[in-house]
Amino acid sequence: MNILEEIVAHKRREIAELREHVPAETMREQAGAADAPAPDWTASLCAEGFGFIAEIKRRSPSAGVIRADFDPAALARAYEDRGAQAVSCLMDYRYFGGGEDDFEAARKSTRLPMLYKEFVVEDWQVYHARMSGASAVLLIAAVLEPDELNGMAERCRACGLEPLVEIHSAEEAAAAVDSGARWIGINNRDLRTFETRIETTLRLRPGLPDNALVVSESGIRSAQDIRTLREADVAGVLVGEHLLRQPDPGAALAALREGLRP
Ligand SMILES: O=P(O)(O)OC[C@@H](O)[C@@H](O)c1c[nH]c2ccccc12
Repeated sequence: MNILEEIVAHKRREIAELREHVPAETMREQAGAADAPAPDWTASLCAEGFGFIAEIKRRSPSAGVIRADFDPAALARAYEDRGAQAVSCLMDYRYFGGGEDDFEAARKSTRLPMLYKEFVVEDWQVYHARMSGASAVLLIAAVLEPDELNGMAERCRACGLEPLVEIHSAEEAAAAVDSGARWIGINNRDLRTFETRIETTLRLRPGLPDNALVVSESGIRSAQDIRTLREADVAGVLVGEHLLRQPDPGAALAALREGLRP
């Protein structure tokens, strides 16, 4: 079993247990009754022509503990102050040290739209994302069969959430396009082996529709990477580890943004 399969197996058990306490139907009703819509994901990310999604991630299976001194509220604030257009927060505790407490702390301290960064396998999680105040939900193509992916993307849109469909191969790219998602994330990290190469974005971008809003995800660490990716016609980037490893993650974000200067 590779790490992705292991995480997904764990996630199925975890959600089955949560569902025992609060059924998906109840979650759906509560999500439907959730008040004010969340901040507009697309408007924020497209406002300046290139969007930075800055991530809140305590640890990961590939890197171990990334940041010991970890304050999700302070991180979200620093990201907003230093020019991010959205914030991503890990929801998985077992493998990433994240969860709803982190999401809520971040949610309360920023006005930026937030990405519910999770291994989504059930509708329950989509409703939970809506109730948590997320604007967008990650859907990983490698985790969902094509018809599951289509249904999940539809459920997201029905509750006012933007699906961001993550791909890592040409085959998954086709499934992402078929799902009707306008936001497509190209993960530079192979979740099966952890190998991370920005060339993955350069290779897969041309196979996606011109009007797709593409995010390059993972392994981005320099202003030069930003220059390279912008020239490859992506709408934005998702950056975690590089920011979180610096003493001052906000300053590290500002330094990456230098890559947008002519
Ligand atoms: O920390 P990095 O290398 O900058 O990567 C961020 C983000 O792309 C990564 O956390 C990620 C991308 N897709 C995922 C799916 C699940 C968990 C995590 C991820």
